[in-house]
Amino acid sequence: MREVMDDILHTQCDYDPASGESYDFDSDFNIHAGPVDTAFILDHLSYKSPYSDQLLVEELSLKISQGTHLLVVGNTGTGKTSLLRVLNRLWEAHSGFVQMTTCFGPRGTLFLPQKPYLTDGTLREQVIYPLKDIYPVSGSVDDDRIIQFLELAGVSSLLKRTGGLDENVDWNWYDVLSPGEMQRLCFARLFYLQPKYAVLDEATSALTEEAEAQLYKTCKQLGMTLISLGHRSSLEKYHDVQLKLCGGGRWELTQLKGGSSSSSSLNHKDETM
Ligand SMILES: Nc1ncnc2c1ncn2[C@@H]1O[C@H](COP(=O)(O)OP(=O)(O)OP(=O)(O)O)[C@@H](O)[C@H]1O
Repeated sequence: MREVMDDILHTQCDYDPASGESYDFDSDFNIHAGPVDTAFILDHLSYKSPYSDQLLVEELSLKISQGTHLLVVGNTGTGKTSLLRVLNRLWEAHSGFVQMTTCFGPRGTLFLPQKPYLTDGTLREQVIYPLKDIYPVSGSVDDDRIIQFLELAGVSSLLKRTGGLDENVDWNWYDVLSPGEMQRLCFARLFYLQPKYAVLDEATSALTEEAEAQLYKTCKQLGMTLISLGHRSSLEKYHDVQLKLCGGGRWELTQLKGGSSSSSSLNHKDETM
């Protein structure tokens, strides 16, 4: 696992944490040849699960550009999360072209998965994850930022429960936090890391629509371009374009703000095809 992660860092970010060199947080992660404002390019992409012959999506063409927020919807099992697996190369595409032109990580693309990932460390380590090893001296200079982002995410009460940012806790975070608190803590992490692109897979499913509104507002204020997967219609208002996976390989793209699907400049495939 470690070797694979090191390989990814070398090939995608040109950065070796073991080199002793400092990490340039302000550098542009876009070292590949794609356009600077594009994160993902999909061209006639078809994909399926590796254990099935049934295509989930056929011939999908789409570019995900900075500033255009994309919502991916569809019934259970239509392939929303699988699209992410193909985008981040966990699964091979069946055919067509897919390219991720930014790197994973801060200033690149970060994924908030359906099941929140928590470390077994301190509150600070939860928020700065996965930078602990890369940026071991986040220290007191970062305290104000971390506290501000915990507040914005609605989980500043955790400071009291833990006894402070750096107190070791004797509990398992998964056992004591509610699903909503876990999701909020992951947003505090997102606010801290401030990637260019945030991929949110049902990331607000355990929260109220009011809480969802606050978290989306903050993401946008921090300049993130959002790619959300979800079922709730309340999500539509935070996005510009909707990709609906219809099952059986079919899909639809719709402009959400003042446009219709068929007149869109985006590629559109007839549902009946
Ligand atoms: N690791 C896996 N191995 C085999 N099949 C898988 C795997 N992951 C997903 N699938 C199958 O691929 C199909 C698409 O799954 P996916 O998780 O993309 O659905 P989804 O649209 O995200 O659904 P939901 O709304 O429930 O999250 C499903 O039939 C699922 O059972």
